[in-house]
Amino acid sequence: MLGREIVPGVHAVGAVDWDRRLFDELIPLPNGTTYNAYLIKGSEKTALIDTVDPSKKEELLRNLRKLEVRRLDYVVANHAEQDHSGSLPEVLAAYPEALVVTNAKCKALLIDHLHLPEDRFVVVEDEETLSLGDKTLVFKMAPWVHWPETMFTYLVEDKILFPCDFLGSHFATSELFAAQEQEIYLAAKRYYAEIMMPFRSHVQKHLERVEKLPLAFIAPSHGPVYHHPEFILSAYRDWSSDRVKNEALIVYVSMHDSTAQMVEHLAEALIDQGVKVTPFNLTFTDLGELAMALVDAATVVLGTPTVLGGPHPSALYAAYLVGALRPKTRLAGLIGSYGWGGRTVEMVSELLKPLRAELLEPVLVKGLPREEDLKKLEEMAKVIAQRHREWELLT
Ligand SMILES: Cc1cc2nc3c(=O)[nH]c(=O)nc-3n(C[C@H](O)[C@H](O)[C@H](O)COP(=O)(O)O)c2cc1C
Repeated sequence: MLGREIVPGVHAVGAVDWDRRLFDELIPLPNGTTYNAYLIKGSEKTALIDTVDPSKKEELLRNLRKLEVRRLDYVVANHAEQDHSGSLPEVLAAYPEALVVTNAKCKALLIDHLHLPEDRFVVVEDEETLSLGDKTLVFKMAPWVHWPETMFTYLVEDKILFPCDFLGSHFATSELFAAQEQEIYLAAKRYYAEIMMPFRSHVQKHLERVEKLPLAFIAPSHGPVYHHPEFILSAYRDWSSDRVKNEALIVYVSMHDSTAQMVEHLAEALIDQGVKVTPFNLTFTDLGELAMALVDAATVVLGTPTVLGGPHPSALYAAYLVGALRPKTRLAGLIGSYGWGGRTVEMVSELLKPLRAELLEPVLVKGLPREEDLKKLEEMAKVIAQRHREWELLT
C-alpha cells in the first residue's frame, strides 16, 4: 500500500497481503488481508501507529522512505501481536531516535516476544495524551479485544480512531476507504466472529466508550478505513448485542450416512416448524463461515457418529471451537449414530459447557435411524421451535 493520505498529515503506510489464505494457522482468509500502519506528521513530531507483519517489513520501510520520513519520534504500539508489532525491530533500527509508546502490559509482552530494549519505551496510561505539535494523540486502554494489553489511539484534531484489531476486517483491497460496503460487512462480521466474539462483554464496553467520541474516521489495523464510522459501529452493536435470531445451525459429520439421514430429517422438521436451518457439513465447512453463523443463531445442534469411543474427531474439534468462540447460542443439541457404545454424550456436553446454553435431550441411535428415532428428532424440532417462540423469535 502506498503512502496514501486520509487527511492532511495522516497517511496509511501499511501493506496488502493479497495471497495470505490462513491466519493463526487456523482461520481461513478468503479475501487475503492487510496490515495497516499509519503515519501522523504533526508540526513538531512524527508518529507511526503500529507496524506490519514481519513478512511485509520492507514494504513499510519503503512507504516511509517514499514519504521522506527522515525522523520518527514515536511508534505507537496498540497491540503486541506480531502481525502489528513484528516489524518493530526493523523500524527501530531504521529510526534510532524513535521511542515505542505503549502501556505497561504491552511493553512487557513486546520485550518477551521481540526482545526489544527497555530504554526504547515510553509507557502511557489510560487517557494520557501525547502532543505532536498541532496534532494530539490520546491513548485509551481497551483490554481483551482481543489480548490483555490492547489499547486504542485517538487523534483529537482529525477525529480519527485507531482501534487496532477492534472493528477490523481481513480484506485485501487497494482502496483506502471501505467503499464496497456489502463485501466489507461480511469480512468484518467474519473477523468479529473469529477474533472478537469470545470477548463480547468487553466489545460492548469498549464500543460504548468509542461511540461517545467525535468520529470522522475509524482506521483499524486490518482492512479498509471506515469513512462512515456508523457503518461498522452499528454492525458491531448488532453482533455484540444479546439478541439472537430464529436460526438453528446443524454442525455435523457422517461417515456412512446414518447421522446425515438424521440431520436431513431434523432440518426438515425444523423448517416445518418455521425455524431457519443451516447445516454445516464439517468435511468441507469453512470454519469462518461457521463462526459467522454462530454470531446470530439461537440454536446449535451437533451431529456426530461415535468413533473410537467418542465423537468423530471433526465433531470434537468443532465442538471445542464452538465452545471457545462463546457465541450467544441459547440452546444446544446433540444427535448421532453409534454401533455399540461410547462416551459421545459426556464428551460433547463437557465441550459445550462454555456456551452456558440449555442442553436438549440428545438423540443417539444405533445404526440407521428407525421410525421411532425420526419421531424423536421431530420432538427435538418442536422443543427448539417452542423455545424460539418463548424468546419471541418466532410467532
Ligand atoms: C473407525 C470407526 C470407529 C468406530 N468406533 C465406534 C465406537 O467406538 N463406538 C461405537 O458405538 N461405534 C463405533 N463405530 C460405529 C459407528 O458409530 C456406526 O457405524 C455409526 O452408525 C456410523 O454413523 P455414520 O453413518 O453417521 O458415519 C465406529 C465406526 C468406525 C468407522
